[in-house]
Amino acid sequence: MQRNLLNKFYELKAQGKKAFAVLIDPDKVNEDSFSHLIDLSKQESVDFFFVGGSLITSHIMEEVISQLKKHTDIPVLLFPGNSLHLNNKVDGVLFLSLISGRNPDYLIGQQIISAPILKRSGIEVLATGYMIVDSGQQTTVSYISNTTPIPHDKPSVAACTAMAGEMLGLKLIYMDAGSGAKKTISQAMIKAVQKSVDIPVIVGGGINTSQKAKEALQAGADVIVVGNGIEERLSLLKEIAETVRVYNEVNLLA
Ligand SMILES: CC(C)=CCC/C(C)=C/CC/C(C)=C/CC/C(C)=C/COP(=O)(O)OP(=O)(O)O
Ligand SMILES: O=P(O)(O)OC[C@@H](O)CO
Ligand SMILES: [Mg+2]
Repeated sequence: MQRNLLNKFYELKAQGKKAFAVLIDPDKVNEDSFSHLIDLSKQESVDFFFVGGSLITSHIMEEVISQLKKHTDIPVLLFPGNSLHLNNKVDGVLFLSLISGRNPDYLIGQQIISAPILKRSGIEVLATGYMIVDSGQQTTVSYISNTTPIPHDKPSVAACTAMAGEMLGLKLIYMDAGSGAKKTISQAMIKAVQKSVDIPVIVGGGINTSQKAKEALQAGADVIVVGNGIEERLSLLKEIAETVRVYNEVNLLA
């Protein structure tokens, strides 16, 4: 079983380095500025591309992945909404189990359907405990998955959920307020999760300013994910990359 990408997450964490993942939703790709996004991501040394969506309606997913692979060495991880989104051109798959919910299809059903396909493909599989956190409004992911998110003000529920995921052998925790969330995950909740598990913690949903990125990093996120904000304003990519870089420089000196 391959562990190249998982090792990258673990090595960064061991070195105390925070990472930045750019989420690319194939349905929202602006074809005119996509090559600029690729150039900027290279220039700013983005750590990962996550590609996916709760629903994918466009036909360009394959092309998006090919372009990312052709023009960069940045690892491309599939962030699948369901088993139909599997693609064998990616470097790895976030093999999500939706542990904040109680919908068996997203806890284990989609994974059973995908397992033989992934086994044949040889693509790296990263077992990920996926936790959706309430952001005040229903998000696409909570609607589509038909699950109740963890209440925003219940850090201990999030911490226990993450602990259970780690004890079950999951290798990453992904806390998500949902794409475009108006309210990001609270620092108290990120802290509680980070303190409760040793595995890397990915945080996303609604991070659309440098300040929000910094708050997530300070609270203990190992990787921050930004999608919507960059779709709306490409220059945010540079700003977030700079925030992560500065955070790492200051932290490594301390
Ligand atoms: C193991 C495999 C193959 C699939 C796992 C399937 C599971 C458990 C999915 C979890 C639930 C889910 C629907 C996740 C999708 C998360 C995602 C890629 C979100 C990106 O944002 P969108 O929800 O598309 O937001 P927009 O409304 O902004 O497009
Ligand atoms: O699009 P945004 O709000 O940045 O969220 C990123 C990702 O965590 C969504 O699943
Ligand atoms: Mg989407």
